[in-house]
Amino acid sequence: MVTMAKVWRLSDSFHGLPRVENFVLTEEELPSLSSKDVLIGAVYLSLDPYFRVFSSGKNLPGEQVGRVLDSKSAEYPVGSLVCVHAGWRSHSVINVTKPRSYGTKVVKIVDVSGVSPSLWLGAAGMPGVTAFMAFHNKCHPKPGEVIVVSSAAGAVGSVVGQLAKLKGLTVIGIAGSNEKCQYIKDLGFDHAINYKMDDISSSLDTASPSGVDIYFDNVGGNISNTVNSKMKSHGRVLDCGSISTYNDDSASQGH
Ligand SMILES: NC(=O)C1=CN([C@@H]2O[C@H](COP(=O)(O)OP(=O)(O)OC[C@H]3O[C@@H](n4cnc5c(N)ncnc54)[C@H](OP(=O)(O)O)[C@@H]3O)[C@@H](O)[C@H]2O)C=CC1
Ligand SMILES: CCCCCC(=O)/C=C/[C@H]1[C@H](O)CC(=O)[C@@H]1CCCCCCC(=O)O
Repeated sequence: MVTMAKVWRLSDSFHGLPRVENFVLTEEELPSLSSKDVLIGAVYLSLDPYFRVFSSGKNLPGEQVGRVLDSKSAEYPVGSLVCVHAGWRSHSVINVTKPRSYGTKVVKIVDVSGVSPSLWLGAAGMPGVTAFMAFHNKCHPKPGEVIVVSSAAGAVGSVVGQLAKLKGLTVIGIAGSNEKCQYIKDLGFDHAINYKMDDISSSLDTASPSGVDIYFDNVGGNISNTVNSKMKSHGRVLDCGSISTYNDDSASQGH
């Protein structure tokens, strides 16, 4: 039986902010399975900040959580849940032995009752691992220190703030709406600054008059210029990303 995949592609006029007309839904006939191939049906697609810069040609990149629908690999029987860099597509035929983008492979994930498998694209997946490794291995956090996290309600920032609370730090989050500020307060952040409404500099001075020990920077740009000016000596700035710049045409290689 022939399987048709729905595949989202980019049109070739992509400048500045993404627009709906930049995305085109196409169909593709998939090959039949060879040895070590699996047919994966997408369950959840990820949408990540790096897409705007890393989209290669007309294909959308990205991880998906999928279900094995047909299999020529004993390791990945029908019904297995997997996480894989397959891009934005409904179905994929993938050889489980071959490395994919950045050397990644198909990863079998655990189907935990009561937990959405979408977590493997968030807190339990790449963004959560980024938060954990960068915070613990690169920021040298100590209990009692003050950390500022930008894009604090996002996949990475929300985990960083919670890890910092567990480690005994005072956590200041910066986010773009009152709803997001309430969300991070509900997660346990000590202070929340709405960068679209509040004066960041004076809000930081109020939350931490003696300055900032660690800045976990997800955004770059003006927000980071302000936070950087508040760093204590021997403070640490972790440059995780700079999402405020990704839609600049000069930064983007997307099409
Ligand atoms: N180094 C690494 O290995 C990794 C780096 N990253 C980087 O971490 C950062 C966060 O990623 P992730 O948590 O997955 O992102 P999410 O998609 O979960 O969150 C992104 C948020 O960034 C905020 N944002 C967007 N534009 C701006 C802007 N101009 N100024 C300030 N904030 C903005 C928005 O929240 P709001 O409404 O609050 O503005 C948006 O919802 C990105 O820079 C990403 O590239 C991510 C994974 C791995
Ligand atoms: C635009 C620069 C972004 C830099 C920060 C960032 O978001 C990095 C994310 C990577 C993380 O370290 C591990 C990943 O999986 C992210 C990038 C993967 C890019 C390649 C994907 C290409 C594909 O799927 O074809």
